[in-house]
Amino acid sequence: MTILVDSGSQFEDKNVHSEDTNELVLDGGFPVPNHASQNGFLAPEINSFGHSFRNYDEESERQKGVDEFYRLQHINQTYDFVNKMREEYKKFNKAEMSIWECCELLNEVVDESDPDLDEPQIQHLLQSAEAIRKDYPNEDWLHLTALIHDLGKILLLPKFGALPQWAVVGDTFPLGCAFDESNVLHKYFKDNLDTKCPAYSTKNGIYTEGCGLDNVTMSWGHDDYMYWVAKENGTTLPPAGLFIIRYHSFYPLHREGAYTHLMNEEDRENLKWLHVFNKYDLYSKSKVLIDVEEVKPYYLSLIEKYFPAKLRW
Ligand SMILES: O[C@H]1[C@H](O)[C@@H](O)[C@H](O)[C@@H](O)[C@H]1O
Ligand SMILES: [Fe+2]
Ligand SMILES: [Fe+2]
Repeated sequence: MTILVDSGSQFEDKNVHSEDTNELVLDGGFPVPNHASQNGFLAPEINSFGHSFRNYDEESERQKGVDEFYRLQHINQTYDFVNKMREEYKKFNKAEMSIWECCELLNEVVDESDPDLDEPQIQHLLQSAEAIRKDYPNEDWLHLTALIHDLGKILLLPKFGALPQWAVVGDTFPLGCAFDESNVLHKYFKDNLDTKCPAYSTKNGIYTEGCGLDNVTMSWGHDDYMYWVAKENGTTLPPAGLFIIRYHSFYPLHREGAYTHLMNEEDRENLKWLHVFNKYDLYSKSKVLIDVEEVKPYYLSLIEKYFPAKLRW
């Protein structure tokens, strides 16, 4: 699958000169996709429900649920709430299991915040990993990052606290500073208690310009949780992989360019990979399902390379 979207992005197709090799082409030191498999896949313009991707204004039954999801998320995600969640989940006392066992658990999970997908999440993991693998065959860490980026959604399951959907999925945003207008369904922040706190209501809030995203408290959910799990268990994934896991739902930043004043140099480097990743995360969502057993051996070999056999969750 070759995904050609977002013109204006620096990772555009025009930079690719290699037609029949399996090599990555370096453009200014940054790898651009391998289009050897001229399958010519263009990012679809519509999702499997017949709407454009990430359309939060659609008048449909499904969108009503998504709207209600964001109403609850925007009211309930507060600075205090996130700190409580971090404290609880950094105990890593819920389970011991391998990455693959966790992938299988995601078979049980459906994400109510997502207007583009209603397949079991394991399909989404494999669809995005297989799509990125095709275009970046040599970046095995990126394939594995795609496979695990949404594993944190297990927080929805009873064993992991049965958190409500608003505390697990959906786009993420910083707490402790003003909610940027580019957040989807921004209107629902008006009932968030943090808006009553003057210290949290300015552009920088409790942060300083360029402080680095590492120092920013993001809304709680599957991204931050999985980042901490990977780190705690000593993954050898490169920093860009961890960055992707942690910020892939931060659409206000990576799609809208908001909150960039909080980034530091390292964030800006890592963001390039997040831009690459995002296309596959979003546009690979489809009704064409992947044969799990067929691709399993490849992913097991990557898991073995970058993670211990059992992790604490
Ligand atoms: O609805 C989706 C879904 O929950 C994704 O997993 C998350 O990464 C996106 O940001 C969100 O918009
Ligand atoms: Fe996600
Ligand atoms: Fe995803």
